[in-house]
Amino acid sequence: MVNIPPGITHDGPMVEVASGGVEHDWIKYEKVKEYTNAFVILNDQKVLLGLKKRGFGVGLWNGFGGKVDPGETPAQAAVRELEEEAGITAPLRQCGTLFFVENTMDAAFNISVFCAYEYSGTITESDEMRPEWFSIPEDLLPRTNPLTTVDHGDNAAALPPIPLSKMWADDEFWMPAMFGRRHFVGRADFGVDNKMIKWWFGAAPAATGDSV
Ligand SMILES: Nc1[nH]c(=O)nc2c1ncn2[C@H]1C[C@H](O)[C@@H](COP(=O)(O)OP(=O)(O)OP(=O)(O)O)O1
Repeated sequence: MVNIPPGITHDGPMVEVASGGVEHDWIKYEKVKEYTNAFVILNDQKVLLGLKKRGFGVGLWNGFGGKVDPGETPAQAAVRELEEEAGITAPLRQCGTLFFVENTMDAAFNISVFCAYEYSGTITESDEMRPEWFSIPEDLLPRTNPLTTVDHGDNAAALPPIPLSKMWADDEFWMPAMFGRRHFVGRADFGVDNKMIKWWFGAAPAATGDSV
């Protein structure tokens, strides 16, 4: 039986993929705010990230997203934010859910994470984000995944690898599940200086033949 933290709901079987900071209690929160985060992944080899130019998480690379507006579904917000921040549209599907609690904020973030494997339009820098492609390093992508495809003429290996040291600390724990196309959920609690103090991440069990 997996010990899933408060704030997380999921359907279907789930296995733990990472956990830590066990000496802390989960931080209490009063409200939950809805956010989105969207990733475009091509050929299972490269991912579009944006450098946050202002506001929350400034200076960090991340997917594209923001607050879900009143009257919007998370899926609608995800499409709108990807268009506003990167200038493109994509057939986004929800691939995971993340829950973040900061000890200085009364509201927790519930982030619906979306993925697409194609896009249309021209990638364009916005006031909020500078988009750039990064290669997905071997250790973040289970190469035995039967879904992994061969890259035809689009040389992802020449791109810089995902800049994990300039991303949120939680990303390295759930990204392998995302790149392995396994539905994932997780929670991370943050203390001072955006330091992660307790975390738990789970994913749908790997398909037979996967390396993780
Ligand atoms: N610990 C964390 N790890 C992570 O990978 N993404 C996180 C994160 N904490 C927040 N995010 C993401 C969710 C969302 O995509 C983004 C925060 O959204 P924004 O700062 O763009 O929201 P805003 O309040 O500015 O909303 P908008 O004005 O609607 O864009 O950061």
